[in-house]
Amino acid sequence: MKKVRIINNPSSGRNIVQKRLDSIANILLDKGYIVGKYCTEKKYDAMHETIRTCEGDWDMIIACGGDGTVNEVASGIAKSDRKLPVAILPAGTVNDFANYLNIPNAPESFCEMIEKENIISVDLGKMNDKYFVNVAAGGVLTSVAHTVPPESKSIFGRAAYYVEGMKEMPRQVKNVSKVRIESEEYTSEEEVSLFLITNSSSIGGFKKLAPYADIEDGFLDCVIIGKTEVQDLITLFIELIKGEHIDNPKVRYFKTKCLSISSLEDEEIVIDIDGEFGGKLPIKIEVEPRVFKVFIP
Ligand SMILES: Nc1ncnc2c1ncn2[C@@H]1O[C@H](COP(=O)(O)OP(=O)(O)OP(=O)(O)O)[C@@H](O)[C@H]1O
Repeated sequence: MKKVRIINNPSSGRNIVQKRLDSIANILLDKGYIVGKYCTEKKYDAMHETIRTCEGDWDMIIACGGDGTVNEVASGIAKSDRKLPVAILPAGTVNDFANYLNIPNAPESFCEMIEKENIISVDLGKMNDKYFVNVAAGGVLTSVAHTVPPESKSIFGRAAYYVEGMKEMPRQVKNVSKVRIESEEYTSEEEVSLFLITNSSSIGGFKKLAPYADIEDGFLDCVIIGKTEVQDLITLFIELIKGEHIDNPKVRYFKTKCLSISSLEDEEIVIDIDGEFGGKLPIKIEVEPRVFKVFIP
């Protein structure tokens, strides 16, 4: 009999997901699985519970939450010797990683996915001492994800990000940061509006932000957007939606296993990882190849 630990962030997403989670637990119990549920109360609970679960006699984890919760569970797995496979039940506002993996929402299909045991081993990014599943980013609008108040997220869902983005755009668009980027593939000192170091291609709801990203290739994809004038931003924005931005002369796109970024001015540059505050420059980013085992349909 397989033992499944559910690690649930009850604050993410809407109530419907909590009902879905109960249905999933009941279906699994009917199928003979042993199911235990843990609910987080605060930051890092999901990570610590994942570490405890890996040390115990559990066989797998269901992570229910948004990208922040998935990040914590993945971090717990990366820090553990016994790397349990994880089924992600998307419950957040954007759910970039679960969308990228095409995880089913319906309880029956979700349980079928678990039974089939189609498990892949995906890369994780590591920024200084923190892990990321999806993205580490700095520059224009990257703070939106962690500055939207939780109340507006639960009322407006994804629209809350757009509202916050539009509010911030006029103020932030003039912000450029002078940085040094260093890697085997690309090194420069330049003014940038935005930089994204990504694992999957889907970021902040943009499905093709890093069009060649592959979570199993042992590389991270870097999108660096140079200083951009206000009048060019709309064009760039449309290109970003279509995934056609990588040919824009302002955009640099490359793959790497390791890079560092530091600020060349006396300026604090905040980094967002997987939609949460992740620290400030300077940063060193590396890939940890194929350490995170996830169920896919
Ligand atoms: N019981 C809880 N109540 C309030 N906040 C919690 C609770 N448990 C965890 N958290 C916080 O929620 C954060 C993660 O939220 P998560 O990203 O999973 O959901 P979300 O913010 O609704 O989704 P998204 O990131 O897609 O918008 C954690 O980093 C932690 O700080």
